[in-house]
Amino acid sequence: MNITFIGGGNMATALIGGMLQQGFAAAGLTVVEPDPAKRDALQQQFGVQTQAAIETGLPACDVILIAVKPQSMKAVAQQLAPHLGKQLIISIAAGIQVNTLATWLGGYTQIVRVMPNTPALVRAGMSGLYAPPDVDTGHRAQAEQIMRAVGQVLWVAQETQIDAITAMSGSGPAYVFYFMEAMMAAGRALGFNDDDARKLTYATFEGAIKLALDSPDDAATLRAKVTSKGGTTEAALHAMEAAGVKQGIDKGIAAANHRGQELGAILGQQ
Ligand SMILES: NC(=O)C1=CN([C@@H]2O[C@H](COP(=O)(O)OP(=O)(O)OC[C@H]3O[C@@H](n4cnc5c(N)ncnc54)[C@H](OP(=O)(O)O)[C@@H]3O)[C@@H](O)[C@H]2O)C=CC1
Ligand SMILES: O=C(O)[C@@H]1CCC=N1
Repeated sequence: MNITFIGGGNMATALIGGMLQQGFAAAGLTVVEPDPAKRDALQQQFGVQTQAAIETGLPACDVILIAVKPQSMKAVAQQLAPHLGKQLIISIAAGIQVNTLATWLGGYTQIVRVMPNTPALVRAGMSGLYAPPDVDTGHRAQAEQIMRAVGQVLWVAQETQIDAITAMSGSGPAYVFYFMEAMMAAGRALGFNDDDARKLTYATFEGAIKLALDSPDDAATLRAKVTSKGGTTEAALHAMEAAGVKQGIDKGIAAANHRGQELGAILGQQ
């Protein structure tokens, strides 16, 4: 499968890194990226081909994966439209609806909307996929094959669920890193140096997720097993509840979902 990436930023880098580890050939991957420093880095790190712009033409490819910011999608789609034949278009842009993109692409319909996340780089990604009914079976299978190469997939029947997936697993790694940063800062405040605060935090996350994946218990039960009556964990969780941590997470995920819908509505009117 020959794949052309439009945009060689954070998410394209994560996808390419994961795909190469899974056996995709670098020779089959091209990245269109205007920034020469990013082009050099992609060539050196991954051995993929790069080019600066769409206007100079695209290599023959089966799939075009658009990985630019939502705000750049209209301009990119309009540049792409004259180059389309039978390729599968994969869009990973937050918020941008398939119908909007199809219009910008001059009525092209073979579009699968995907919401991946950066752990794709280590093939531990989570991707939501949505395709309207008129997308070919072969194109659906191609999209799934690419995303499965870098992690788990979840097809959804309603496009609005992609905004919800964006708010959960798309943005989700940032929430986890935010918690980790806070935990390491708290560790430093308790007197640990950077290395030890990092070790204690990373090992705790790794251990907790391994335990959760291997255990028949749900998260609430696993939490209860740590929480001795009248003990330290209970004191911590009471303090976190009082500080509104859970409400903050709830509000944060709702805000991400809302922002995805808002981006789609605002940019779709342009
Ligand atoms: N980062 C993440 O965790 C995730 C991101 N996404 C989605 O992926 C998309 C990309 O995000 P991300 O990788 O973080 O963003 P980045 O800004 O890191 O990457 C986008 C890249 O596209 C380049 N670009 C801009 N215009 C063009 C053009 N006309 N042709 C080719 N390349 C162009 C940008 O160059 P320059 O900077 O010079 O403008 C930039 O290098 C977004 O739509 C986002 O919603 C989805 C899931 C997760
Ligand atoms: O923050 C964003 O908008 C993108 C989409 C999901 C993760 N990053």
